[in-house]
This record gives sequence, structure tokens and C-alpha cells, in this order.
Amino acid sequence: MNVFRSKDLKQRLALKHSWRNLLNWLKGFIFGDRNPLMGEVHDVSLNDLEVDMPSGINLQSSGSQTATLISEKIYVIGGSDEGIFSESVRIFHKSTGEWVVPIVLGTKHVISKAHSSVLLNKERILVLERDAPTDDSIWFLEVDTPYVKEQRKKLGKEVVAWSKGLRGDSPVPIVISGPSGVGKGTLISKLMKEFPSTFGFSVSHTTRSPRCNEKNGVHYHFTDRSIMEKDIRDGKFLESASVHGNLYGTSIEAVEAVTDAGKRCILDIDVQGVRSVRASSLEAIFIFICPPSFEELEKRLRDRGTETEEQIQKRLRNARAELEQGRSSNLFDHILVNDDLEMCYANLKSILGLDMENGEARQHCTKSIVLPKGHLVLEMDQKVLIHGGTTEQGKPSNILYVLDASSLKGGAPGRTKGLNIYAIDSVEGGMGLNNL
Ligand SMILES: Nc1ncnc2c1ncn2[C@@H]1O[C@H](COP(=O)(O)OP(=O)(O)OP(=O)(O)O)[C@@H](O)[C@H]1O
Ligand SMILES: Nc1nc2c(ncn2[C@@H]2O[C@H](COP(=O)(O)O)[C@@H](O)[C@H]2O)c(=O)[nH]1
Repeated sequence: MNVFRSKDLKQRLALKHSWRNLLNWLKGFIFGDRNPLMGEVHDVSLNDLEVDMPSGINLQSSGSQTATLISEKIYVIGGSDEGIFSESVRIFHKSTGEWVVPIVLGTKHVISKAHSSVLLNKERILVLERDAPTDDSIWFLEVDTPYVKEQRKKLGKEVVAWSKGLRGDSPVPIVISGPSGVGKGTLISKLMKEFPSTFGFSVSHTTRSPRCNEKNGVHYHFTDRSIMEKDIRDGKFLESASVHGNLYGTSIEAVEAVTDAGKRCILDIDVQGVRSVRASSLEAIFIFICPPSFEELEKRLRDRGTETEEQIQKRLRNARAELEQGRSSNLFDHILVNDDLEMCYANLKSILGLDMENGEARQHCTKSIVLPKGHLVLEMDQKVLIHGGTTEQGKPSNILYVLDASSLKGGAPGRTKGLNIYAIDSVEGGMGLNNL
């Protein structure tokens, strides 16, 4: 019997099991001989790993670390206080008997002492923090996702990446591209002005000098080339490109700042950047803006008066190639001609579903959960069961949380979205199911 295989999980659970039966059944999985997780190690002292440890290190005192076995590697999460193992992620290679400290990419994260971990799909470890603020408790350590594989190949070293788990689906970012002077900034400003609580702008980094009306941190993060190049090498950018002789890039932090504020992110990037974002884990809508004619594009660029003649010539040369790529490739989901500004803006709003009266309404669910202290976790068929521990009042918890990881989206270097969590709590004569 495997009640957690059904898509219609709630219904089958409700029909087949009383609360007590379910708990007993679960205990069999967690403590008894029905545990399907043979070979994985959860919430253990490193002594349990039965591997030869380097001498002189008191592993007993390393306390609440977790270890997860994936093929020949054991991923140990959580640093020790003893100094030697201060890194929060280390990998033990069973075949060579060596410890490796991987390059840790993705969202900056310091693992708390008290956490549980469970392997999902052999590509990411779900880490549940016990004493973290409620909406900061679900994290993924990606160990073999496409992003990690790509970075491992690029850097030639062992790589892991953190991504924060976000519940529910937030609306996908909007990527706007088009030649310089076509009116992208003008359209984005109109959108942000009309829908201030819906949209947020991804503030790019650039090595070009600020124009007289531009503010650092608002229009761009103006930066030195050497600093930006280092940050790119360190994996802090979702994409970057050399555009009209300067370096431009979207940092992971810029996108996350907007999504964390509960807003829909807008990116204004060139066609090279669009290719990189398309190839990344960021799901987005891609819109290309065209001028009504090349002459009109030149006129707009000149009238703007922000570039020298030499820069205008360079931007116009690049515009020809960009227009060709934008129109002919399959890079874009929508192409808009910005002839009459108001008409183009109306079309943009229509694409974004904002032409209806209450277009500003979509916000993602923010209701939070409190994971019980001392909980147990196990994974079955992409459903993670979190059970036990104590309530905030110190009483034994009767709540079983089910975290459905079957529809995860995104992931490092950004957020992992699409988590669905519901609680099954004990009620007289059966169970109650609550979506959170
Ligand atoms: N539909 C339009 N008709 C006439 N002028 C327009 C229209 N749209 C924008 N403009 C003007 O064209 C100029 C360039 O617009 P904008 O700065 O928004 O372009 P952009 O695509 O963001 O350029 P860049 O990529 O260089 O930042 C601005 O002076 C703006 O006021
Ligand atoms: N690939 C990226 N391109 C970007 C980014 N930010 C802006 N841009 C593009 O650069 C040109 C020139 O912009 P300007 O402000 O100097 O006129 C324009 O096409 C922008 O779309 C970025 O982060 N990445």
C-alpha cells in the first residue's frame, strides 16, 4: 500500500485512514523496517557515516549537522564550532576517502544549527530550518541540477547552490528588449507609474557613466569594470553582456529584491542578455519592442540627447543586428511596434493581462507556517512528510505537514518556486486538511 502515490492525495488519505492509523503507519516508515530511505542518512552525527574521518577532529561535538548520501558522495550540511570544519557544506567522497569543500553559489544562506534535510530526485536536498523565521525556513541545496552541472563544468570544481523555497506561484518576470532608443524605458516607466504595487524594476549593473538624470541604485548600479567582472566570475549575475562597449548585467539579487517584495519583476536587457535568461532557470515572458522605422529610431536617439555622435553611430550599427535577431529568431514571445506611444502601451498592458479593470490584483500567497520543533521528515514520491516535534507551547504536535515538491519551478541561481504545503491535523473522529 502506498497512499502517497495518488495525485488526489487528500481524497485518498481522507477516505482510507483515520488519523491514528496514519500516524502508526508513518511511525513504521520513520522508525521501523518499512523505511524506504535506506542508504540516506538524516539528521545524524558524523560518526554514523562509518567513514574514516581525519584524525584530531571531535566529530561528536559537531552537533546538528545533517548528512545525505548520493551515490558515492555524502553531503554534510551545517558547520561545526570546532573551527576546522567551519564551512556550512562539505562533501565526503567515499571512494577516495577525501573531503571536498565545494564552491557555494546561489542565494547567500547561512545554515542554522537546527535543521532537517531530505533528498529530492537526486538533484537537490530540501533543507528545513527549525528555528528560522517562518518564511525563511525552506531551502534547497542544489547538488546536481542543470544549473549546478553547468557551473561545475564551467568552473572545473565541485559546486553546490542554495536557493530559497517560495510557496505558491508568483507571476513570472517580464523581460523587455529592443534597440537603444526604441522606447523600452519610456514604456516601463509608464507601467511602474500606473501599477506601483504590482511591478518592480530589476536594477541592472553597468560600467557606463551615469547620465545627468540617472541615480545610482535607481536606474542602474554604476560600477567599476574590475568589480563587476569579479562578481560575474563569482556567480552573482543571472546574465551579463558587453553592450555598446560597456558591461551590463542583471544580478540575482536585483531580481530577488523585487520578487521578495511581492512584486512582478521587469528586466530591460539587450538581446544577448535575453539569450542567457532564456537558457537559465528563470521563467519569464519575453517581449521585443521594434521602432516603426530605422529613421524614427535614429531621430529618437538623437532627440534624447544623451549620447555623443560617436556613441549614437555605434548604437545604430548595433540596432540593425538587434532588430534582425529580435524579429527573426524565436527568442521572443511577443513583438510590439512602438509607433504611437499610447497604442503601444495599451498593447503591452493587454499582453500582461492588465487591460481588465482589476489588473493590479495578482499577489502571491504569503500565509506562513510554523514547522514543529524536533520534527521528522521523509520523502516519498516527491511528497515530503514533516511530522512530530512540539508545538510552540511545548506540547507534542499532532500536525503532519505535506510538502508537495512535484511542481517545483526555477531554482538556483534564483528562487525555487511552486511549493505547495498543506497540513493534516487531528480532529475528533478523523483528519482535517488545511491548505496553507
Ligand atoms: N512612441 C514614441 N514616439 C516618440 N518618441 C518616443 C516614443 N517612445 C519613446 N520615445 C522617446 O524616445 C526616446 C528614447 O526612449 P527611451 O529612452 O525610453 O528608449 P530605450 O529603448 O529605453 O533606450 P535605451 O535602450 O538606450 O535605454 C526618449 O526621448 C522617449 O521620450
Ligand atoms: N544584457 C543586458 N543588457 C542591459 C542591461 N541593462 C540594460 N541593458 C541594455 O543596454 C542597452 C543600453 O542601455 P543604456 O541605458 O545605456 O541606454 C539597452 O539595450 C538595454 O536594454 C542588463 O542588465 N543586461
